Amino acid sequence: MSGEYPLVEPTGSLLLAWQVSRESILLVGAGPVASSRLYHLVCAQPRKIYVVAPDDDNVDPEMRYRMTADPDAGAGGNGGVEIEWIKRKYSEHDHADLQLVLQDGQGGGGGGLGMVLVATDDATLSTRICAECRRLRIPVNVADVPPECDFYFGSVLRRGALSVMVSTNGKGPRIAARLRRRIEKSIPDGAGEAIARVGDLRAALRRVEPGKGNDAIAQRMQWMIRVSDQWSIEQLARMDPDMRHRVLQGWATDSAPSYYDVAPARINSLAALGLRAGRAVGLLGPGGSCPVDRDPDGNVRRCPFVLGMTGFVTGLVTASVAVAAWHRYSSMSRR
Ligand SMILES: C[C@@]1(CC(=O)O)c2cc3[nH]c(cc4nc(cc5[nH]c(cc(n2)[C@H]1CCC(=O)O)[C@@](C)(CC(=O)O)[C@@H]5CCC(=O)O)C(CC(=O)O)=C4CCC(=O)O)c(CCC(=O)O)c3CC(=O)O
Ligand SMILES: NC(=O)C1=CN([C@@H]2O[C@H](COP(=O)(O)OP(=O)(O)OC[C@H]3O[C@@H](n4cnc5c(N)ncnc54)[C@H](O)[C@@H]3O)[C@@H](O)[C@H]2O)C=CC1
Repeated sequence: MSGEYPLVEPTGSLLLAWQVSRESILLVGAGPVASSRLYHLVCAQPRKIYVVAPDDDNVDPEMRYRMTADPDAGAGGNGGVEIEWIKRKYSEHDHADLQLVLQDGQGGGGGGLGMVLVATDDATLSTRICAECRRLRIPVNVADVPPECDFYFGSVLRRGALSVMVSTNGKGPRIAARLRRRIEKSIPDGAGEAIARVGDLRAALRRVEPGKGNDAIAQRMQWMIRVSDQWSIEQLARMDPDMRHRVLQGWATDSAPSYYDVAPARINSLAALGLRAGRAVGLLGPGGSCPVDRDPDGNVRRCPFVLGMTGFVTGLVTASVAVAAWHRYSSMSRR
């Protein structure tokens, strides 16, 4: 019985996608490590980022660029996130910077100070900031000091709204980066675009059926599952507003249109040509359906040839063993 359920991996970490849009974040330091932290922060789009670090030669060039970028610089700069650079050393005696961010975060409907990240080369300072954060119950990460981390960073890859984080739970950060690069290669082109298009479809569906009751939610979910499972990642990436409109028409008739039901006529005629050619060379079954059952991403779900061959080979082996045993038995009984 217990074998049916996943084994417990006692990793000690809970991987979540923390929503920071209402929170302010304090980052101390401006070297290469702080710079990498800042990049992940602007991607996360918090309410505001405060950076405390002296304006000197130790400031990482990418970090300086993001901190001084025009708010309209868009994705290339600060991603539209407000960054306030407090150009001095962190005041470790009164924690004035922490207090400032705390007070600012509480006003204006903000969710307060969400987290503190420390990336300096001063271990004593880090320990003091960590102690103060824990007293104030603010989650803190001190780069490279696991006992002073309430959460760890991981190796992250991003493709649009898709983020994948590899965590080794503090055991091997460089291996995490290597595995992340491998995973990166296995992600299909257009995955980010496909996710964006699914997001558009789900938002449009909610406009057609805005119900908040359990029945409406269950219906929306069932329909979305049926549609999502029919489209490959590449096909989803190509769902333009016109195709989306036609997919949504399936909602009214409780049908789940496939890519070929809604794709422009040109693509459909190419698909029909492909089907005819496939049938002509005998690759496809009479109805045009391939005898090998694949999911929309091309993974084989069921292959009659393989099943048939496996059965044939198993039968052959069993028969040979039986014949050999019979021969042995009969030659022994003759002796
Ligand atoms: C616990 C954690 C806390 C945290 O910092 O959040 C932590 C801790 C420590 N890192 C150390 C060293 C190195 N860290 C890196 C790189 C990264 N470290 C990252 C995260 C984390 N590092 C968290 C756990 C992550 C996990 O669970 O997998 C990554 C993934 C994310 C990021 O930081 O953004 C980023 C790769 C990003 C990318 O490239 O994609 C390299 C490699 C390099 O620089 O090329 C080295 C040198 C090689 C080596 O030592 O292995 C040391 C030893 C210091 C010493 O020896 O004194 C400690 C302390 C200790 O282990 O005790
Ligand atoms: N987790 C990770 O990925 C890694 C973490 N690290 C660790 O991260 C820390 C930072 O590394 P780097 O960026 O390479 O360091 P760095 O020495 O290049 O930069 C340190 C920064 O902290 C600032 N700073 C120093 N004292 C300060 C104070 N009192 N107040 C405000 N800012 C102050 C400096 O002005 C500088 O901008 C180090 O402890 C390092 O061991 C290093 C490599 C990888």
